Amino acid sequence: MSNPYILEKRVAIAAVLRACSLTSAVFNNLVKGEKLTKDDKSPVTVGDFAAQAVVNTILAHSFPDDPIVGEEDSAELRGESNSNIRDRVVGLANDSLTAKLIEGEQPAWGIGPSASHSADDLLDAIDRGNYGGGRTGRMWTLDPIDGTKGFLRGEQYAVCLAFLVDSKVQIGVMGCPNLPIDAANPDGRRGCLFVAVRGHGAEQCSLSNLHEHPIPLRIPPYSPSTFNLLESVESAHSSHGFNERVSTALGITRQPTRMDSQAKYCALARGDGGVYLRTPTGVGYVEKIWDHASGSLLVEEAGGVITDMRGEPLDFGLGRTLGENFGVVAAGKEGHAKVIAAIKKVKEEASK
Ligand SMILES: Nc1ncnc2c1ncn2[C@@H]1O[C@H](COP(=O)(O)O)[C@@H](OP(=O)(O)O)[C@H]1O
Ligand SMILES: [Mg+2]
Ligand SMILES: [Mg+2]
Ligand SMILES: [Mg+2]
Repeated sequence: MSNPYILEKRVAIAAVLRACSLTSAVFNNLVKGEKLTKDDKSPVTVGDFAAQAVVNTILAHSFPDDPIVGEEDSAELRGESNSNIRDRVVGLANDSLTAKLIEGEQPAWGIGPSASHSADDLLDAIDRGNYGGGRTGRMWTLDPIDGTKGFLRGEQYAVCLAFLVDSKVQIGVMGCPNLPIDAANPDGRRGCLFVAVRGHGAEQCSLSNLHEHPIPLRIPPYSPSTFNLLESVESAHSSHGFNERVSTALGITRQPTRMDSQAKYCALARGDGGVYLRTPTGVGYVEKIWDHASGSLLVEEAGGVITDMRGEPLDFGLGRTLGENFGVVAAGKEGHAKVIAAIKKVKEEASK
C-alpha cells in the first residue's frame, strides 16, 4: 500500500530541516542570557521557542485544522521583562521562515522570502502547541529541541516531530544536527535526518543533502559481543544505578553509551547500541509524548520493539503525557525480550 500521508511527510521534513538550521545557528552562537528556567526548573532557550514557532507556522499553513501537542508555550515571552528574548525568538523564526526555498519546498507552506511574520503571529504559533492530546483524530507532537541540556552542554540534541492518527504514530521525523553520519567515524561529518513512515520503513540521510546516501535502517540481530545500553546523560532523567544492575544481569561488559535526546532512538535504529533503557528515578516524573513519539516509530519501523519496563506498549492517546507508564525499553526483538526478563530479575532481587 502506498503511503497515504505523502504531503504530511514532505511538510514535516521541510519543517524539521528549517528548525535544524535555526537550532544549529543558535548552537554555534549561544549568547549568555538567551535561556530561561521553566517552572519545573528545566532550561529553555531562544532556540526551543523559535524552532517551535517555525514548525508550528509551517504545519498551520498546510494543515490548519490539525492540533499540535508541543513542548513549549509563549507565556514567558509575552512579559516585558523578557522582551529581549522575545525579540531574538522573533528574529530567529523569521530568518528561518524567510530563507530561500530549497528543492521540494512550496511557498504555500508559509516559507520563502515573503513569509515574514509579526511577533504576535509567531507567539500565537508557539501556542498552537497547547493541544491537550487525545485518543482520536489527527494530531502532531513536537519537541523543538529535545535534550536542551545536551544542547547547552554542546552535545547531542534532536528536533523531533511526529504525526499521529487515532493516537498511533504514522510519521516520525527527527533531525540530529550533532550526530555523526557514520557511527564508526565519530569525528567525521555530522548532521543526520531520520524519517519513519508506518508500514514503509525507516531511513537516515544527511541533514545537508537529503539525496546523499539514504540508508534504510534495520536493527541488527542480537549479539552479546556488541549489545550495550543507550541511556540519558542526565542521571535525573533515568536511573543510572538501576540500568547498571540490568546491564550486569544481562552479562554486558561494554560501557553504556550516554547520549542526550531521542538521538538514542536514532542510534539504536541504525545498530549503534543494543537497548534504549529509560528507568524512572523515583521522583514521580511523568513522561511526555513528544519525548518518545517519533523515536518509537523509528524503532518499530527498523524492526524493533518498544514498551515500558513491564512490557506494556506506550500509549500516545492519554493526553500530553504517557500517563502511568514505567520507563522505556526499546531494542531489537530478541534483545528486548532479554532486557524485560533482566528487569524482572533485578526487581525481584531488590524486593527480597
Ligand atoms: N525527571 C525526569 N525523568 C525523566 N525525564 C525527564 C525528567 N525531567 C525532564 N525529563 C525529560 O527528559 C528529556 C531529555 O531526555 P534525555 O535525558 O533522554 O536527553 C527532556 O526533554 P527536553 O530536553 O526536550 O526538555 C525532558 O522532557
Ligand atoms: Mg524541555
Ligand atoms: Mg524532550
Ligand atoms: Mg524540548
